[in-house]
Amino acid sequence: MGHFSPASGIPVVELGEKIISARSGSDWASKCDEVRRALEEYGCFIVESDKISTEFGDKIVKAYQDLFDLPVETKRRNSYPSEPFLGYFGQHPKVPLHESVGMQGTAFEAVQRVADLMWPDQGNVEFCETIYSLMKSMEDISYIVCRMVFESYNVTGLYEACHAQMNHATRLMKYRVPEPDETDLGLTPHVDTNFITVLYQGQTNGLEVQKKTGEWVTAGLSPSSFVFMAGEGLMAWSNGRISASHHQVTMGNTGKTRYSFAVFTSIKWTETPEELVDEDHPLKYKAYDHDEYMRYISKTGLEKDPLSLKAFCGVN
Ligand SMILES: O=C(O)CCC(=O)C(=O)O
Ligand SMILES: [Fe+2]
Repeated sequence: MGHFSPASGIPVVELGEKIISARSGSDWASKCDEVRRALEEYGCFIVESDKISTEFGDKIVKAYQDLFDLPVETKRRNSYPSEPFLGYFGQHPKVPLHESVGMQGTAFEAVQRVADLMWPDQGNVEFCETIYSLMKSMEDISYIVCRMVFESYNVTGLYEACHAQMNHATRLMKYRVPEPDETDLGLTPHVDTNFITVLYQGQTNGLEVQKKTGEWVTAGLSPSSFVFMAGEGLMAWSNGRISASHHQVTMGNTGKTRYSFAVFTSIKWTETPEELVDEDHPLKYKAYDHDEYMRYISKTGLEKDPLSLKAFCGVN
């Protein structure tokens, strides 16, 4: 494995343009293995990116300020009645510091839709361009990472069919600084229900992941890095070789507002490849429909239990 984040011990995988565009050869194959091993051992890893310049980072902060400085009633216009996990979320007594705006898909229209709702008269071209550009970089790298996982498990032939049923939800999140007598918990511990999540956390740390030992560590990202986290979908698909990352957000005493952006990639029909099932690895999860699973867990509310998937489709 390459190097580790000094703050957390989480693996850092370099995925520069050169390696990404090669997509073959021994360097590529060993990168694919590095990604897979990081996911198997930690459920997550950090990618140093050359996509986020300081100037672009500043534009992202400006876009977030434009959005979150709007009155709550305006932000509430962003709603998806049939999708409880999208839309606007905020002022929840359990996570009072957290506020977020979710979107469906990664098309320019998804960002445009939010901008039209928030700024119906004058629009906000800068907001649209900045968020779309961030979203696209993260979507592209998600596809590459998923492909690498398939290659490393020697099931490359299954990737295209899987890619065809991938879709994405995205979320802009803001965490305010806690008052002196308030909790510093930004987001309660949970696992993501989708296949894989890529997260950008800008300039303020706060993401914590749980290691296999049970210890919680701060992801400790630099402002130009992303973190990939395995969701329950990848856990089921890999037949439990990879565990979904258990994570939370704490605001600590940085004294700074935190802005993060997540791309949640899901696969509609999740089925463990037969190549990953054998006598030593009996099937752990039956094939399932992601939307059905979402309906199932929406009953459990905010607290996403790491054992929900087992209850839903686990093989006893
Ligand atoms: O804001 C973050 O860093 C984490 C967000 C997260 O875990 C989620 O939305 O599922
Ligand atoms: Fe999460």
